[in-house]
Order: sequence, then C-alpha cells, then structure tokens
Amino acid sequence: MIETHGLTKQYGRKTAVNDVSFTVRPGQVTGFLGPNGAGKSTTMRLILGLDRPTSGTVTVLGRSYADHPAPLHALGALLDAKGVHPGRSARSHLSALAATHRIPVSRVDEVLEMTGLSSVAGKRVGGFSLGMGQRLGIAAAMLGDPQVLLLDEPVNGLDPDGVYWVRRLVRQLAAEGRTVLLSSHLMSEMAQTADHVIVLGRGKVVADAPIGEFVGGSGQRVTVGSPDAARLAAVLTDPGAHPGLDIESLGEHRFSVAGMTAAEIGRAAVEHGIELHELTPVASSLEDAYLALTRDEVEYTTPQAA
Ligand SMILES: Nc1ncnc2c1ncn2[C@@H]1O[C@H](COP(=O)(O)OP(=O)(O)OP(=O)(O)O)[C@@H](O)[C@H]1O
Repeated sequence: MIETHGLTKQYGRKTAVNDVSFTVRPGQVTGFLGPNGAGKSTTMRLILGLDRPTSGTVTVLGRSYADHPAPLHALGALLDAKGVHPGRSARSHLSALAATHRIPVSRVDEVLEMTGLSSVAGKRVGGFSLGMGQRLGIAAAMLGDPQVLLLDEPVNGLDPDGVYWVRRLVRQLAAEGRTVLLSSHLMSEMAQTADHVIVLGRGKVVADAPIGEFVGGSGQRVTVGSPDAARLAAVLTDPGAHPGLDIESLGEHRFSVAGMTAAEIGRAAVEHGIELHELTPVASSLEDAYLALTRDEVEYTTPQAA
C-alpha cells in the first residue's frame, strides 16, 4: 500500500505536485498517467524519499520509505534504467545491490532468470540495449521480493515480446497480492494491464478510479452515416432538442455524436424521414477518456494538425 496525503512539492516558484492525496492498493495494478510535466516522476521520487515534500506526507506500507530498515524488501523501483555503471556486468550490479541487504546470491540468479537475462549475466551493462537495460532495472526492483513495486515507464524500449512479458509479470505480481504502481504513456498497453488509474494534470489528481469506470465515464459516441447527414445533424442539434449534445463531422456523409443513444438517433431519423446508412455505437477507449480528461491539463501542447 502507498498512501499520500496533501503531498506538495515546489521547486522555487514551480509547484510540481500540488496537494496530492491517493491510496495505491495491494492486489491490483494501478496505472499512473498524466501529460508530460504533470508531476508523475516527482511523485515517484517523493514516494522513494529521493526528494523531500514541501508539505504533506507519503508512506509505503505505513511508514516513510527511509524508515524501512530494509527498503529493498518493502519497495522495488524502476525509475531510470540507465542509472547503472556501464563497466559492470548485470550479475555484479545485482550482486552489489543484494549485498547491501544480505540477499543471497541465489536470489540474483532467480531474478536474472525471471527477467530473461541469464545468458547475458556476465556481459558489460554498457553494451546492453535499451530493452535489456529495462529488464535489468526490473530485475533490480524484484531483488528484495518486495510487497510494493514502482515502475516508471517499464515497457519503454521493449519489443512486443518484452511488452507482453512486462504485462504478464505485473499482472502476476498483483495477483500475488502485491501493490503495483506503473506509469506509461502507452494507453493501449495501460488499458490491458491496469485495474485502476490515477491521472495527474498540472500537479493535481484529476482522476482516481477503476479503469472501467474511468473509461465508461467519458460516455459513448455513436457514428452516424446518412446521404442526408447535414439535415440529420441539424435536426439533432435543433435548439432545446438534446441539450449537451456534441457532434463532430467525419466528412460529408458521416458524423459522430455524444449525448444520445443509437436508438434515439435512429428514432429521430425515422421521424424526419431521413435515410440512415450507418448507426454504430463506439465504445470509448482508455485513450479517448484520457485525452478528454487531460485536454485542458496539458502543459506542453502540440499545435493542432490542419
Ligand atoms: N528538479 C526540478 N527543478 C525544477 N523543476 C522541476 C524539477 N523536477 C521537475 N520539475 C518540474 O515539475 C513539473 C513536473 O515534472 P515531472 O518530471 O514530475 O513530470 P512527469 O509527469 O513525470 O512528466 P514526464 O511524463 O514528462 O516524465 C514539470 O513542470 C517540471 O519541469
């Protein structure tokens, strides 16, 4: 379990994390999302005691990370996969880490095996690919068999096989009752991995919900196709007819509607004698829900493509 209460971090005049309170529960994978600069890395550093909060508290298994007598057994973290001496071998890196906690060498071999690195255990880390470096970072996080895992962009640089492996690993760790906090910018991957999502925007929590609720809450859209699309759109948007309706054009003969069911649109078309060629409810994705929520929270925006 990770708990934050009123967690705030200021760097000079910049408030990177602003009064953030959340609980990351055991037995599930919690996705940690947010646009660039939203405060995810800062929050993770605060959880790990690598930075001191300006105010508020953060605990791991009921106490601050620094107060754990053997922190590697409480929390394993993957923050920056490049933070390893390049001249060392994977095995010597893990062995040095293990020695700080009197973790037996047999556990080093176990995590090398678990992460698929046994065959390259003696090779210099400097020659590792990004994906191998990520695997080594995950091996280090797993070394102390911790109850809590904090993984910042663990699939970054991994090939599809590696992405699948991380997904299965984190699902298994959660099924064992561990607490897993996982950040990623890959929404499709997150949708397949997380049970719960916490979304930050400009340093604040903008969503904290089970993934189904988060995706469902953004509402369903219906794609409508008609040779008389403009007239149908005009009927639907007739003032007062359907307040809160949102229509997006998808070309001359198609548009997308939020705020009405397919049945309601079909009925309106029949009532006005308008021919329909398509009426498709489209389940929104995690990506849709995320983009809708964070549209106003993005600190560094990209100009819209024309
Ligand atoms: N050491 C620092 N000094 C000054 N400002 C900082 C520092 N660390 C982070 N910031 C600022 O705090 C804000 C939050 O940054 P943070 O790295 O936590 O965001 P993030 O959500 O992890 O972003 P990304 O997805 O890009 O990794 C940003 O505006 C960043 O510029």
